[in-house]
Parts: sequence; C-alpha cells; structure tokens
Amino acid sequence: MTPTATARTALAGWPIVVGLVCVLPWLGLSGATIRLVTLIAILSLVVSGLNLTLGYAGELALGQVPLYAAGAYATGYIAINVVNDLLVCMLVAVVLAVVLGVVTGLPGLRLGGWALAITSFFIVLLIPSVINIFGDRLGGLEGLNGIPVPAVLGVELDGNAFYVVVIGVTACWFAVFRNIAVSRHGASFLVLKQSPVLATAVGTSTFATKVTVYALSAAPAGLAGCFSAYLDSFLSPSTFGLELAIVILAASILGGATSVYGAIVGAAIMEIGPLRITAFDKYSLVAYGAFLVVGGLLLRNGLAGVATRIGRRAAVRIGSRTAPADAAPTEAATVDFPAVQGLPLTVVGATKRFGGNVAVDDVSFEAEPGQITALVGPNGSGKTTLMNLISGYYTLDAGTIRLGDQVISGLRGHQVARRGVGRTFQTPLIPEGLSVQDSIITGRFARHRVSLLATALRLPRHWRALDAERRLSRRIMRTLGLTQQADTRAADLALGTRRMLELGRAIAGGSSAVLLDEVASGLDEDDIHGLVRVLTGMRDAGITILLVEHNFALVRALADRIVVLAEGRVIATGGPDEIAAHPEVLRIYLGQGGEITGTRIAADRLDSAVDTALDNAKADRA
Ligand SMILES: Nc1ncnc2c1ncn2[C@@H]1O[C@H](COP(=O)(O)OP(=O)(O)OP(=O)(O)O)[C@@H](O)[C@H]1O
Repeated sequence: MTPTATARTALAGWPIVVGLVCVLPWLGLSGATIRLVTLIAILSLVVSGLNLTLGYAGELALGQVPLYAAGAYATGYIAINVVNDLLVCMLVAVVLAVVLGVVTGLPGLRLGGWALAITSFFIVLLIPSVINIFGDRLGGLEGLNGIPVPAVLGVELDGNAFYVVVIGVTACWFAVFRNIAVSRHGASFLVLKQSPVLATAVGTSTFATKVTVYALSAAPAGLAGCFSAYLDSFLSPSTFGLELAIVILAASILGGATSVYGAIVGAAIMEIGPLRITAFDKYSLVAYGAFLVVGGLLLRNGLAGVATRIGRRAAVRIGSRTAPADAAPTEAATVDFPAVQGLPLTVVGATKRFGGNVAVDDVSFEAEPGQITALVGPNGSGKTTLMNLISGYYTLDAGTIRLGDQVISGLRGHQVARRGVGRTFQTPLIPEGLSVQDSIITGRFARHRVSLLATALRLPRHWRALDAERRLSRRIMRTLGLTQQADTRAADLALGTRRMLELGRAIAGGSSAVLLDEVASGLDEDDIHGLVRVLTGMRDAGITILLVEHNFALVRALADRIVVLAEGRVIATGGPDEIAAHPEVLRIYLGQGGEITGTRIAADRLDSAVDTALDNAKADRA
C-alpha cells in the first residue's frame, strides 16, 4: 500500500474508532475505566502539543505544563465566579494558553536549543508561586475547591455526556493535528527543525513559523486543562509540577515525538502503567527516566517509529513501488522544466567586513537570465560570503543587490527567497522525515501560500494547491529521473541524488535566479552527467544561474561567463576561454590548484565526462 493509500485508510477508520470509544459508557464499562479513558484523552492532548513543538518543529519548548495549568485554573475560576459554561471555559482556556504559549515561547525566538528547554522548565517551577500570588482567587497552595459540574447553555452535563464531549473534542483536535502534520505546514515545521538556514532558503520566516508552532501547540494544552478542572472539580498546584513535565516528555518520546497518534499511545502507556499504580509512587521518577532512555535511545521515533518501520517492511514484502534510497536516478526521457521568468541579478559595489577583515570588497557583476555565471577563486576569496549577501543571510556594509528592478539587499533571507532567489548548499540540506516528492514541494510553499485554517479544515483552496503541487512535483521528478523514488525518504538518498533534489526544490519554487554552492563536489561520473543535463535544462528554461564551483573543468564547460574573485575583489570577468588564459587568474588561482576537481573522478576523466554530458544534453534538446 502506498503512503497515500495508508493515510486514506487511517482517515476512513478514524470516525469509526472515535464512535466506538464514545459509546464505551453504554457498553457497560465501569466508571473507573471511563475515567481512565478520559485521563488518556486529556494527557494525549497535552502530549500532542509537545509533539508539534519538539517532534515536528524541533523546538525544545517543554513548557506544556504551565499552559495546561493556565487552562485548568482559568476554567476553575470562571466556572466558580463568572459563568459555568463548558464552551465558554474551553474558549477562554484555549485563548489564554495560546497567548501564554506565544509569550513563554518568545525566548525561543532568540535562544533555541537547550537554553529554551531550561527556560521552559524554569517556568514550570514558577507555577506554585504564581498560583500563590493569586491565592484568594485561585485557592493558593491548598488548591481550588468547588468547581461545579460542567454545563452547556445552562444544561448540566452528566458524567457520560461530559465524557463524550472530551472524546469528541480530542478526536477533532487530532484530526486537525493530522491534517496540519501531513500538509505543507507540517513540512515547513520539519524544514525548520532540519535547519533554520534551509527554512529561510525556501522562503519560510523562522519567526512566523516558530510563533505558529507555539500557538498551535498551546491550544490542546489549554483544552486539556479545561477538561481536567471539570473532571476532578478540584485543582491543586502540586499537580502541575516538574513530575508532570517529565511524564509528558516521556509519553511523547515513547509514543514517538514526530507522530500524530504516537501522542495517544504514549499517553495511554503512562496512564495505564505508572500513573495508576500507587505503590509505584516511590520509583516513579526512576521509571519515567527509564521510559525516556528506552524511548529516546532504543526506539527511533518511539513506538510510532517501530510501527512505521514494520509497515514499510511489510510494504516491501508485498511489492511496494518505492525504489530503495541508494538506487540511482533513472535517465529521464526529456528535460521538461516549467518555464520561468529569469531576471538579471545585479551586484553593485558589494562590501562586507568581518571586524578588520574585508571578506568582500567593492564587488560588482551581473548574472544574466538564461545563462550560467560562475563565481570562482581561491579558498577564502569571498565566494560564500557573496552568496550569503545575495541570499540575505548577511547584510551589506556597502553596495546594492538587485533582482530585475527590485532591490533585494536589505531584505531578510526568507524575503529574498520569496522574491525569487533559490539556493542549494555545499552540504545538501534535506529535511528528515520527508519523501522525495514532499521535499521538492517544500520549494513552492513560500511563493504559493495556503492558510493554516484552509489546511486544517481541508478547504477547497487546500486541495487545489495540493493538486497543483503534485502535478508540478511529478513533472520535476520525471525530468530529474526520480519518479521511482517519489515516496522514498529524501534524507536517505545518495549525495548526488540529494543534490538533484535541491535543484528540483529550487525549480519548484519558480526561482528567477538560483545560487548553486559547490554543486559538483563529491559527485561521481554518472552524477556529473545528470547534473550537467539538469543545469543546462535550467539555463534553457530561462533561469539565471550563479554557480560557485572549484571544479574549473566543469565551470569552463558550462559557464557562459566567469567572475574571478581573489581576496574579496573581482580580478577578472569574461568568457571561459578568456578566463582560462588570463595571466592574473593563472597566477593567483588556476596555477595554484584551481584545477583540483573536488569530485570523485580524476581531472582527466572529468573533462571527458563533462563533454559527454554536454553532448547528451544537446542531443536531448535536439
Ligand atoms: N562569519 C564570518 N565571520 C568572520 N569571518 C568570516 C566569516 N565568514 C567568512 N569569513 C572570512 O571571510 C573571508 C572569505 O571567506 P569565504 O568563506 O567567503 O571564502 P570562500 O571563497 O567561499 O572560501 P571557500 O572556497 O574555502 O569556501 C575569509 O577570510 C573568511 O575567514
């Protein structure tokens, strides 16, 4: 079964499972069992929020407990003092948790990594003190008593009705979570998790994505808090401590942080196991630690990861169409890239200093559409710095960069990408957890946007965009020879194929100009053939290509124009033959090892490989 078919089956099965869980009270199950299922639902809501931040976006924001506490105390206070209405309390709990989630996540916008984890754990430690400050309203350290039985529009809900609401709302949240996780937004989170630089390169604002993740992940924690307050009619600050934070983390890791339904499995294990056994209290922290170690070290992506791997093996046995990751791309019949409007990339007087070191010194050149402009020079001559200046990763100290008529210097990296500057990296940046097809599609997100709401609710706009993305990605995969590998995990591919994939991603974004950073390094003869074919195809499609490359044989064969840098300055500009015979270029660069190929084939064989590839490319076009 293909992943799409598996997803469809899961989608069809979900209402049946939810329906069955909803009718459990009428099947004669004990009150204790119904309470247990309710607790699993509540914990799974909180864990799902952590899965979103940690598993999908890679943010170590571990502060789910304060958001849960905020939802619970807001519900308790409102139900006792303002209005006892479950819907009102749910709404307030979600809004409060989202606001808190964004505010407490703010350090993550700057800190990231372990600093964010420690900050979020610190906020957990503050909960009792904060509750104590509002002691007269929130019951202080003794707890908040007297939360009434939940009601909706004045009608009290009995235990079974409340149970159905909890299960129904949890099921709806998981449907939304799943819709987002498998969509372009989920893919954007995975891109951010892989690398903020990659996120920027595909035009995703890391700031906006992080804020979205913090807000989204807070919503289920707020809901869970609301349900928990009504379930027990009592709230104690001691419930919302470090131990609960560790339970949530253990459930997430054990179930599988990069998974939707893993949150339910992890929550169920924690609720049915350790949290039920009173005699176990003494050893609880040791056991949670063990769960974390087992889940984190032994199970890649927890139990969900184990299930996925078993599913994949079964699919291979019954004859999956997915090609193995190490399979070479197949030769495509024709080069068929969507035509783009290439725009000239103009650099005027670009200067960048790092302290006293002038890395790029008054550099000017123009890269034309439908041409390959190569940027070459010895190590440390400023090529990468110049690429980073064009991409908006660094700010210029002087000068201007334009794409067509638009000045792009001064814009942030993701804004530059959105204006139409694509990029590949010396070490290909391919997100873990995405298939080849989905990785190509990520290039399209920033320039063709679909709202989170349209995605979460599967509105027509979502389906239209998905359809267009699939058609475009199939066309690009055909040209790259990757059709057989459409469903293969992209990160597992061989180096040459990953480089192709980066090119496909830039093409999918409809980039007017593409910056290629040492695109041939580490490639073998077959890879070079494929690369030359694709690069000439991109040039013929009208894209402006700026190629940074140490492999002068390749540059000489491919480039229409070469710009040579040395010590941050342009020392020569011209056609390949002119540059190859330029006395200063020979003295400073080519005579000093510029011919060293950086590829996995010898220099003499490289020439013929490139020639053959160019002949093939010409034959393709004919
Ligand atoms: N972030 C940075 N901070 C300080 N100095 C830097 C930084 N990035 C680059 N440099 C310096 O700027 C100069 C140009 O470096 P750059 O990496 O752009 O050269 P390059 O031509 O790309 O070299 P290579 O071919 O080895 O990749 C070097 O002296 C380098 O040490």
